[in-house]
Amino acid sequence: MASPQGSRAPLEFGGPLGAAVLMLLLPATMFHLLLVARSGPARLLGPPPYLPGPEVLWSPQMLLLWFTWLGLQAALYLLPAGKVAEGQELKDKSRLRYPINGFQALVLTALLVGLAVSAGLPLGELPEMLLPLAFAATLTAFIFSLLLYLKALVAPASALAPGGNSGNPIYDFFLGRELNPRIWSFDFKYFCELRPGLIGWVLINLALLMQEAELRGSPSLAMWLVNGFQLLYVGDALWHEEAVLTTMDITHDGFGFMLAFGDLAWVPFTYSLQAQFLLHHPQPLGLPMASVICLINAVGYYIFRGANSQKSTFRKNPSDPRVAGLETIPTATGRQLLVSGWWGMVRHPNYLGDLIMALAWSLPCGVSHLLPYFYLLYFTALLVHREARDEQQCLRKYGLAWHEYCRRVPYRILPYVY
Ligand SMILES: NC(=O)C1=CN([C@@H]2O[C@H](COP(=O)(O)OP(=O)(O)OC[C@H]3O[C@@H](n4cnc5c(N)ncnc54)[C@H](OP(=O)(O)O)[C@@H]3O)[C@@H](O)[C@H]2O)C=CC1
Ligand SMILES: CC(C)CCC[C@@H](C)[C@H]1CC=C2C3=C(CC[C@@]21C)[C@@]1(C)CC[C@H](O)C[C@@H]1CC3
Repeated sequence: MASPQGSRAPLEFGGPLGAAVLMLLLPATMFHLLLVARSGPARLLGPPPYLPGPEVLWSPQMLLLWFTWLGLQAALYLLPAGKVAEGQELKDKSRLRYPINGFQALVLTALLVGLAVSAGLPLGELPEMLLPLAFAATLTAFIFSLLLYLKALVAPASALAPGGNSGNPIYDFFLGRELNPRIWSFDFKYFCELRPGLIGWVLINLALLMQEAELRGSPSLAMWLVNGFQLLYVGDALWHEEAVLTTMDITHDGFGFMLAFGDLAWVPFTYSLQAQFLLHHPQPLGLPMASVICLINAVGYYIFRGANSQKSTFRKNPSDPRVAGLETIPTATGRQLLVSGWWGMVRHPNYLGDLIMALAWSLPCGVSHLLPYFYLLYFTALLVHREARDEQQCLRKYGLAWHEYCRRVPYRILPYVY
């Protein structure tokens, strides 16, 4: 099968074998984390307390609940609220249009959940349903990826992603063949990237907080911090929803199992790990330590938001007074690269800020267990790998100018270290 570019893109993620291993390892890790978070010893590297049978994982009611959630988020996505933005230029020179109403979806979901809880919805019982819900999400991701793979068979070559079209079915199923699979104007990848998983994550966190309040009279300070920090992160992502249109997930990667599972299952059920841990392993946290942790999160957020906003302001309008004074390197494409400000400090200042926040999300869980630090470890690996992938793409795009940028800004994520 010919690659859409005429030549085959280099294989990533360890090729077909790596893809096959990841397809088994990722769901297994997610279920392992869900099981150990509620176990007494909560050992990240120990065996799970038990192996759940089909009667624990499979529940038609939970499948129905999961589809209701997806349906609600799809309905909110389709609401004609907010503006419509154009994506990056595609190979055929066209641009797709995307609704920018993610923040409205978050607020409306909060209102609906608030109403439902005041009408008696037992949200605090959600933590007991995480295993069958995660199973429903995983099953959905597998079936959905299969349908996307089949859909790509009839898609025109111009609709295919640069990677994910190697001709190996396992690899292509994992990476995803079609760049922007859509039915009419409904864009599946864009919808999944920001809505059901991210909003689901903060809803699970809230349910864990409510159950802690039921169990112990009130939520702990540690639980408040984890909920607050992660709500800020999700709210920020949805407030700046348009920025996702320039990420490699939207502009470069196809929509296959990696993103379908990542968006629908991995994000809500593993990113809520710290709150899951805290429900079953309450941690004492005094005000002085809580203040230090808040400061760490604030520093991380300041760097993350500062770097992301500086780049997007510059990309939208380089003569904007907020960025006009920054030093730049011209490239053969006509675009420029920032070489001072946040992007002159390291080549991925936004990753640095994100990692500092990840540390702040784990610290409220104390230092007695490694488990709540799983996100920090996984995220470091994800961002180091993502940085290397982005580097390759920038090298292809900008050639010599990128070499010059790397010479001027030698560190990738952490100044003087990496
Ligand atoms: N929580 C999570 O699980 C995840 C969070 N994230 C976060 O999402 C955000 C987006 O990340 P990501 O999509 O990886 O990429 P980035 O936002 O870092 O974008 C990389 C792109 O920025 C442009 N760029 C790079 N250097 C410069 C420069 N010096 N001047 C101007 N433009 C430059 C290039 O594109 P071009 O030149 O074409 O504009 C490059 O391809 C980050 O904050 C990241 O931390 C990401 C992944 C997972
Ligand atoms: C588990 C797999 C190996 C990889 C799955 C990756 C996905 C979980 C992530 C890929 C890129 C993501 C982005 C975000 C969430 C995680 C995924 C979907 C954000 C939406 C998080 C909030 C930021 O402000 C923007 C991010 C864009 C990329």
